[in-house]
Amino acid sequence: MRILAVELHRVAMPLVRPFETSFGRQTARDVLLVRVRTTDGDGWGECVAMADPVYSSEYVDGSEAVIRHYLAPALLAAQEVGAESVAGLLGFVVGHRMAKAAVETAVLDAQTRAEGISFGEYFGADRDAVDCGVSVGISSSIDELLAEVDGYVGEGYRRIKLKIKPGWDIEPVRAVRELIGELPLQVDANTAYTRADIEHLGRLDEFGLLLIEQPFVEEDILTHIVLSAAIETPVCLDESIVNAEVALDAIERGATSVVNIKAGRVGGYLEAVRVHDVCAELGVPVWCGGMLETGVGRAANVALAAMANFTLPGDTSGSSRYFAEDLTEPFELVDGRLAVPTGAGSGVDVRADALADWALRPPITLT
Ligand SMILES: CC(=O)N[C@@H](Cc1ccc2ccccc2c1)C(=O)O
Ligand SMILES: [Mg+2]
Repeated sequence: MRILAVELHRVAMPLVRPFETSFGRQTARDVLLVRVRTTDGDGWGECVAMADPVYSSEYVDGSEAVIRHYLAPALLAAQEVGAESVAGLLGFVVGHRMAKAAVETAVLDAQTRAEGISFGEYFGADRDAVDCGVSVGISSSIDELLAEVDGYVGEGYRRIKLKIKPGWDIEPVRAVRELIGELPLQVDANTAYTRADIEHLGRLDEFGLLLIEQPFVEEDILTHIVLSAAIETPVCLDESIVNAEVALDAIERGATSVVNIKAGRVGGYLEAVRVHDVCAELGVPVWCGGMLETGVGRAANVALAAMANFTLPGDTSGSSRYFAEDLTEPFELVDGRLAVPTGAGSGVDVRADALADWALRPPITLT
Protein backbone atom coordinates (compact mmCIF):
# COMPACT_ATOMS: atom_id res chain seq x y z
CA MET A 1 0.00 0.00 0.00
CA ARG A 2 1.02 3.64 -0.34
CA ILE A 3 0.96 6.30 2.38
CA LEU A 4 -1.20 9.23 1.23
CA ALA A 5 -0.95 11.37 4.40
CA VAL A 6 0.43 11.32 7.92
CA GLU A 7 -1.51 13.23 10.60
CA LEU A 8 0.06 14.29 13.90
CA HIS A 9 -2.45 14.75 16.72
CA ARG A 10 -1.62 16.07 20.21
CA VAL A 11 -4.07 15.47 23.04
CA ALA A 12 -4.01 16.42 26.72
CA MET A 13 -5.05 13.61 29.06
CA PRO A 14 -5.31 14.51 32.74
CA LEU A 15 -4.34 11.67 35.12
CA VAL A 16 -6.86 10.55 37.75
CA ARG A 17 -4.11 10.94 40.38
CA PRO A 18 -0.49 12.16 40.29
CA PHE A 19 2.02 9.48 39.31
CA GLU A 20 5.37 9.96 41.06
CA THR A 21 8.53 8.04 40.21
CA SER A 22 12.21 8.45 40.98
CA PHE A 23 12.43 10.78 37.97
CA GLY A 24 9.48 13.08 38.64
CA ARG A 25 5.78 13.61 39.24
CA GLN A 26 3.24 13.47 36.41
CA THR A 27 -0.27 14.89 36.61
CA ALA A 28 -1.19 14.71 32.92
CA ARG A 29 -0.14 13.09 29.66
CA ASP A 30 0.65 15.17 26.56
CA VAL A 31 0.10 12.44 23.98
CA LEU A 32 1.21 12.39 20.35
CA LEU A 33 -0.93 10.18 18.11
CA VAL A 34 -0.11 9.37 14.50
CA ARG A 35 -2.79 8.57 11.92
CA VAL A 36 -1.71 7.32 8.51
CA ARG A 37 -4.11 7.57 5.58
CA THR A 38 -3.17 4.91 3.03
CA THR A 39 -4.49 3.46 -0.22
CA ASP A 40 -5.81 0.57 1.95
CA GLY A 41 -7.40 2.67 4.68
CA ASP A 42 -6.41 4.46 7.92
CA GLY A 43 -4.37 3.35 10.90
CA TRP A 44 -3.45 4.82 14.29
CA GLY A 45 -0.29 4.64 16.40
CA GLU A 46 0.45 6.15 19.83
CA CYS A 47 3.83 7.64 20.69
CA VAL A 48 4.74 6.77 24.29
CA ALA A 49 7.33 9.54 24.69
CA MET A 50 6.77 11.69 27.74
CA ALA A 51 6.54 15.47 27.75
CA ASP A 52 10.12 15.69 29.08
CA PRO A 53 13.24 13.56 28.40
CA VAL A 54 13.40 12.14 31.94
CA TYR A 55 12.57 8.46 31.41
CA SER A 56 14.50 8.21 28.15
CA SER A 57 16.19 10.75 25.86
CA GLU A 58 13.00 10.97 23.81
CA TYR A 59 10.30 13.52 24.54
CA VAL A 60 7.06 14.31 22.77
CA ASP A 61 8.07 17.53 20.98
CA GLY A 62 11.22 15.79 19.79
CA SER A 63 9.25 12.79 18.55
CA GLU A 64 6.86 15.07 16.71
CA ALA A 65 9.73 16.92 15.06
CA VAL A 66 11.53 13.78 13.90
CA ILE A 67 8.30 12.33 12.47
CA ARG A 68 7.46 15.62 10.77
CA HIS A 69 10.90 16.24 9.25
CA TYR A 70 12.31 12.75 8.69
CA LEU A 71 10.04 9.75 9.25
CA ALA A 72 6.83 10.88 7.54
CA PRO A 73 8.62 12.23 4.43
CA ALA A 74 10.44 8.92 4.08
CA LEU A 75 7.17 6.94 4.12
CA LEU A 76 5.35 9.42 1.88
CA ALA A 77 8.11 9.10 -0.72
CA ALA A 78 7.99 5.30 -0.77
CA GLN A 79 5.96 3.70 -3.57
CA GLU A 80 5.07 0.63 -1.53
CA VAL A 81 4.93 0.43 2.29
CA GLY A 82 4.05 -2.45 4.63
CA ALA A 83 4.59 -2.78 8.39
CA GLU A 84 7.47 -5.19 7.71
CA SER A 85 9.30 -2.61 5.59
CA VAL A 86 8.86 0.47 7.81
CA ALA A 87 11.95 -0.12 10.00
CA GLY A 88 14.11 -0.39 6.87
CA LEU A 89 12.66 2.78 5.38
CA LEU A 90 13.28 4.65 8.67
CA GLY A 91 16.68 3.09 9.43
CA PHE A 92 18.57 6.15 8.15
CA VAL A 93 17.42 7.96 11.32
CA VAL A 94 19.48 6.99 14.38
CA GLY A 95 17.48 6.24 17.56
CA HIS A 96 14.10 7.97 18.07
CA ARG A 97 12.61 4.51 18.69
CA MET A 98 9.39 5.81 20.26
CA ALA A 99 8.73 8.02 17.25
CA LYS A 100 9.48 5.14 14.89
CA ALA A 101 7.24 2.81 16.91
CA ALA A 102 4.27 5.18 16.63
CA VAL A 103 4.66 5.38 12.84
CA GLU A 104 5.20 1.64 12.37
CA THR A 105 2.18 0.84 14.54
CA ALA A 106 -0.06 3.17 12.52
CA VAL A 107 1.04 1.38 9.33
CA LEU A 108 0.51 -2.02 10.99
CA ASP A 109 -2.99 -0.93 12.07
CA ALA A 110 -3.95 0.17 8.54
CA GLN A 111 -2.49 -3.00 7.04
CA THR A 112 -4.15 -5.47 9.42
CA ARG A 113 -7.50 -3.66 9.27
CA ALA A 114 -7.34 -3.97 5.47
CA GLU A 115 -6.45 -7.67 5.78
CA GLY A 116 -9.20 -8.24 8.36
CA ILE A 117 -6.87 -9.66 11.01
CA SER A 118 -6.40 -8.51 14.61
CA PHE A 119 -3.07 -7.50 16.22
CA GLY A 120 -3.42 -10.61 18.39
CA GLU A 121 -3.64 -12.84 15.31
CA TYR A 122 -0.75 -10.96 13.68
CA PHE A 123 1.49 -11.33 16.78
CA GLY A 124 0.49 -14.97 17.34
CA ALA A 125 -1.38 -14.47 20.64
CA ASP A 126 -2.12 -17.72 22.46
CA ARG A 127 -4.86 -16.51 24.81
CA ASP A 128 -7.91 -14.25 24.72
CA ALA A 129 -7.27 -12.33 27.96
CA VAL A 130 -4.14 -11.23 29.81
CA ASP A 131 -3.38 -11.09 33.54
CA CYS A 132 -3.04 -7.50 34.73
CA GLY A 133 -0.72 -5.86 37.20
CA VAL A 134 -0.66 -2.27 38.35
CA SER A 135 2.16 0.25 38.82
CA VAL A 136 1.86 2.32 42.02
CA GLY A 137 3.65 5.65 42.34
CA ILE A 138 5.64 7.06 45.24
CA SER A 139 3.19 8.41 47.83
CA SER A 140 3.40 11.23 50.35
CA SER A 141 2.87 8.75 53.20
CA ILE A 142 2.76 5.03 53.89
CA ASP A 143 -0.94 5.32 54.82
CA GLU A 144 -1.77 6.97 51.50
CA LEU A 145 0.20 4.25 49.68
CA LEU A 146 -1.64 1.47 51.50
CA ALA A 147 -5.03 3.02 50.72
CA GLU A 148 -4.15 3.20 47.01
CA VAL A 149 -2.80 -0.37 46.94
CA ASP A 150 -5.85 -1.65 48.83
CA GLY A 151 -8.07 -0.13 46.13
CA TYR A 152 -6.17 -1.91 43.36
CA VAL A 153 -6.32 -5.24 45.21
CA GLY A 154 -10.06 -4.68 45.47
CA GLU A 155 -10.23 -4.12 41.71
CA GLY A 156 -8.68 -7.55 41.19
CA TYR A 157 -5.15 -6.69 40.04
CA ARG A 158 -3.02 -9.82 40.05
CA ARG A 159 0.30 -8.12 40.78
CA ILE A 160 1.39 -4.92 42.56
CA LYS A 161 4.45 -2.93 41.39
CA LEU A 162 5.81 -0.18 43.62
CA LYS A 163 7.98 2.68 42.43
CA ILE A 164 10.97 3.02 44.75
CA LYS A 165 13.94 5.38 45.15
CA PRO A 166 16.59 5.96 47.82
CA GLY A 167 14.69 6.92 50.97
CA TRP A 168 11.44 5.33 49.80
CA ASP A 169 12.03 1.62 49.47
CA ILE A 170 12.36 -0.80 52.40
CA GLU A 171 9.56 0.64 54.58
CA PRO A 172 6.92 1.06 51.84
CA VAL A 173 7.68 -2.44 50.53
CA ARG A 174 7.44 -3.90 54.04
CA ALA A 175 4.10 -2.18 54.67
CA VAL A 176 2.62 -3.28 51.33
CA ARG A 177 3.87 -6.86 51.73
CA GLU A 178 2.10 -6.95 55.13
CA LEU A 179 -1.09 -5.59 53.53
CA ILE A 180 -1.28 -7.86 50.46
CA GLY A 181 0.06 -11.12 51.89
CA GLU A 182 1.16 -13.52 49.14
CA LEU A 183 -0.11 -11.42 46.20
CA PRO A 184 2.79 -11.03 43.72
CA LEU A 185 4.81 -7.86 44.42
CA GLN A 186 7.68 -6.19 42.53
CA VAL A 187 9.51 -2.85 42.57
CA ASP A 188 10.75 -0.41 39.91
CA ALA A 189 13.57 2.03 40.67
CA ASN A 190 13.76 3.69 37.24
CA THR A 191 17.61 3.85 37.44
CA ALA A 192 17.69 5.69 40.81
CA TYR A 193 20.41 3.60 42.55
CA THR A 194 24.17 3.16 42.16
CA ARG A 195 26.66 0.38 42.85
CA ALA A 196 27.08 1.80 46.40
CA ASP A 197 23.45 0.74 47.08
CA ILE A 198 23.92 -2.96 46.30
CA GLU A 199 24.08 -4.06 49.94
CA HIS A 200 21.04 -1.91 50.76
CA LEU A 201 19.06 -3.40 47.85
CA GLY A 202 19.88 -6.86 49.22
CA ARG A 203 17.54 -6.02 52.13
CA LEU A 204 14.62 -6.36 49.67
CA ASP A 205 15.26 -10.12 49.58
CA GLU A 206 13.22 -10.59 52.77
CA PHE A 207 10.00 -9.61 50.96
CA GLY A 208 9.95 -12.37 48.34
CA LEU A 209 9.61 -9.97 45.42
CA LEU A 210 9.00 -11.19 41.86
CA LEU A 211 11.76 -8.86 40.64
CA ILE A 212 13.52 -5.53 41.04
CA GLU A 213 13.22 -3.45 37.85
CA GLN A 214 16.06 -1.28 36.44
CA PRO A 215 17.84 -0.21 39.63
CA PHE A 216 20.80 1.34 37.72
CA VAL A 217 21.20 3.61 34.70
CA GLU A 218 20.32 2.35 31.22
CA GLU A 219 23.90 1.99 29.94
CA ASP A 220 25.24 0.25 33.05
CA ILE A 221 24.82 -3.46 32.24
CA LEU A 222 27.84 -4.36 34.41
CA THR A 223 26.39 -3.17 37.74
CA HIS A 224 23.19 -5.09 37.02
CA ILE A 225 25.39 -8.19 36.57
CA VAL A 226 27.05 -7.52 39.95
CA LEU A 227 23.64 -7.00 41.63
CA SER A 228 22.20 -10.18 40.08
CA ALA A 229 25.04 -12.16 41.65
CA ALA A 230 24.67 -10.40 45.01
CA ILE A 231 20.92 -10.70 45.77
CA GLU A 232 18.16 -13.33 45.59
CA THR A 233 15.53 -11.10 44.01
CA PRO A 234 15.55 -11.51 40.20
CA VAL A 235 16.76 -8.42 38.33
CA CYS A 236 14.53 -7.17 35.49
CA LEU A 237 15.63 -4.58 32.91
CA ASP A 238 13.38 -1.96 31.32
CA GLU A 239 15.19 1.19 30.11
CA SER A 240 18.29 -0.81 29.12
CA ILE A 241 16.52 -3.13 26.69
CA VAL A 242 16.38 -1.07 23.49
CA ASN A 243 16.24 -4.00 21.03
CA ALA A 244 16.53 -7.79 20.72
CA GLU A 245 20.34 -7.76 20.42
CA VAL A 246 20.76 -5.81 23.67
CA ALA A 247 18.29 -8.19 25.34
CA LEU A 248 20.38 -11.17 24.22
CA ASP A 249 23.60 -9.54 25.44
CA ALA A 250 22.15 -8.56 28.84
CA ILE A 251 20.72 -12.06 29.41
CA GLU A 252 23.88 -13.88 28.28
CA ARG A 253 25.99 -11.69 30.61
CA GLY A 254 23.70 -12.39 33.58
CA ALA A 255 22.40 -8.84 33.98
CA THR A 256 18.73 -9.76 33.82
CA SER A 257 16.58 -12.84 34.31
CA VAL A 258 13.19 -11.24 33.53
CA VAL A 259 12.54 -8.65 30.79
CA ASN A 260 10.02 -5.80 30.65
CA ILE A 261 9.01 -5.40 27.00
CA LYS A 262 7.72 -2.03 25.76
CA ALA A 263 7.13 -1.72 22.03
CA GLY A 264 7.79 2.05 22.11
CA ARG A 265 11.15 1.61 23.83
CA VAL A 266 12.39 -0.95 21.27
CA GLY A 267 11.15 0.84 18.13
CA GLY A 268 7.87 -0.94 17.51
CA TYR A 269 5.77 -4.07 17.92
CA LEU A 270 7.71 -6.03 15.30
CA GLU A 271 10.93 -5.58 17.32
CA ALA A 272 8.96 -6.27 20.52
CA VAL A 273 7.98 -9.67 19.04
CA ARG A 274 11.67 -10.30 18.28
CA VAL A 275 12.59 -9.48 21.91
CA HIS A 276 9.85 -11.87 23.04
CA ASP A 277 11.24 -14.61 20.77
CA VAL A 278 14.87 -14.14 21.92
CA CYS A 279 13.78 -14.31 25.56
CA ALA A 280 11.62 -17.39 24.88
CA GLU A 281 14.58 -19.19 23.28
CA LEU A 282 16.67 -18.44 26.39
CA GLY A 283 13.93 -19.43 28.84
CA VAL A 284 13.65 -15.86 30.15
CA PRO A 285 10.06 -14.82 31.06
CA VAL A 286 8.82 -11.45 29.87
CA TRP A 287 5.99 -9.09 30.79
CA CYS A 288 4.46 -6.08 29.06
CA GLY A 289 5.53 -2.71 30.46
CA GLY A 290 3.37 0.40 30.29
CA MET A 291 3.85 4.05 29.44
CA LEU A 292 0.46 5.35 30.60
CA GLU A 293 -0.92 4.76 27.13
CA THR A 294 -4.39 5.74 26.03
CA GLY A 295 -6.64 2.97 24.74
CA VAL A 296 -4.86 3.20 21.38
CA GLY A 297 -1.51 2.02 22.76
CA ARG A 298 -3.20 -0.09 25.42
CA ALA A 299 -5.01 -2.17 22.78
CA ALA A 300 -1.74 -3.03 21.04
CA ASN A 301 -0.02 -3.80 24.37
CA VAL A 302 -2.78 -6.21 25.43
CA ALA A 303 -2.48 -8.09 22.10
CA LEU A 304 1.31 -8.28 22.52
CA ALA A 305 0.97 -9.44 26.14
CA ALA A 306 -1.12 -12.40 24.92
CA MET A 307 1.92 -14.05 23.32
CA ALA A 308 3.11 -17.30 24.89
CA ASN A 309 6.25 -16.09 26.74
CA PHE A 310 4.48 -13.17 28.44
CA THR A 311 4.10 -15.33 31.55
CA LEU A 312 4.06 -12.54 34.17
CA PRO A 313 1.31 -9.96 34.71
CA GLY A 314 2.19 -6.70 32.93
CA ASP A 315 1.52 -3.02 33.56
CA THR A 316 -1.45 -3.42 31.20
CA SER A 317 -3.82 -1.86 33.73
CA GLY A 318 -7.39 -0.79 33.07
CA SER A 319 -8.01 2.65 31.53
CA SER A 320 -9.34 3.91 34.88
CA ARG A 321 -5.90 3.45 36.49
CA TYR A 322 -4.86 6.62 34.63
CA PHE A 323 -7.80 8.30 32.91
CA ALA A 324 -11.33 9.22 33.96
CA GLU A 325 -12.23 9.01 30.27
CA ASP A 326 -10.17 7.30 27.56
CA LEU A 327 -9.69 8.14 23.89
CA THR A 328 -11.25 4.76 23.05
CA GLU A 329 -13.86 2.66 24.76
CA PRO A 330 -12.35 1.99 28.21
CA PHE A 331 -10.34 -1.13 28.98
CA GLU A 332 -11.94 -2.62 32.07
CA LEU A 333 -10.60 -5.43 34.27
CA VAL A 334 -12.63 -8.60 34.53
CA ASP A 335 -11.30 -11.00 37.19
CA GLY A 336 -7.95 -9.22 37.08
CA ARG A 337 -7.64 -9.62 33.32
CA LEU A 338 -8.13 -7.53 30.16
CA ALA A 339 -9.70 -9.12 27.08
CA VAL A 340 -7.57 -9.10 23.94
CA PRO A 341 -9.38 -7.02 21.29
CA THR A 342 -10.70 -9.26 18.51
CA GLY A 343 -11.52 -6.65 15.85
CA ALA A 344 -9.33 -6.05 12.82
CA GLY A 345 -6.14 -4.10 13.46
CA SER A 346 -5.87 -2.77 17.01
CA GLY A 347 -9.56 -3.58 17.43
CA VAL A 348 -10.31 -0.19 18.97
CA ASP A 349 -11.42 3.10 17.45
CA VAL A 350 -10.38 6.60 18.45
CA ARG A 351 -13.44 8.56 19.61
CA ALA A 352 -13.65 11.60 17.33
CA ASP A 353 -15.43 13.63 20.03
CA ALA A 354 -12.70 12.98 22.62
CA LEU A 355 -9.99 13.70 20.06
CA ALA A 356 -11.58 17.06 19.28
CA ASP A 357 -12.37 17.95 22.90
CA TRP A 358 -8.87 17.20 24.20
CA ALA A 359 -6.81 18.33 21.22
CA LEU A 360 -3.95 20.61 22.28
CA ARG A 361 -3.87 22.09 18.77
CA PRO A 362 -5.26 21.25 15.31
CA PRO A 363 -3.66 18.13 13.77
CA ILE A 364 -0.66 18.61 11.46
CA THR A 365 -1.25 16.86 8.12
CA LEU A 366 1.79 15.85 6.07
CA THR A 367 1.35 14.74 2.44
C1 LIG B 1 3.68 2.15 34.35
C2 LIG B 1 5.11 2.49 34.59
O1 LIG B 1 5.60 2.41 35.68
N1 LIG B 1 5.80 2.89 33.51
C3 LIG B 1 7.19 3.23 33.40
C4 LIG B 1 7.52 4.52 34.06
C5 LIG B 1 6.68 5.68 33.66
C6 LIG B 1 6.27 6.51 34.66
C7 LIG B 1 5.56 7.66 34.37
C8 LIG B 1 5.21 7.97 33.09
C9 LIG B 1 4.49 9.13 32.79
C10 LIG B 1 4.15 9.42 31.49
C11 LIG B 1 4.51 8.57 30.48
C12 LIG B 1 5.24 7.41 30.77
C13 LIG B 1 5.60 7.11 32.07
C14 LIG B 1 6.34 5.95 32.37
C15 LIG B 1 8.13 2.12 33.88
O2 LIG B 1 7.77 0.94 33.89
O3 LIG B 1 9.27 2.44 34.19
MG1 LIG C 1 10.12 0.46 34.49
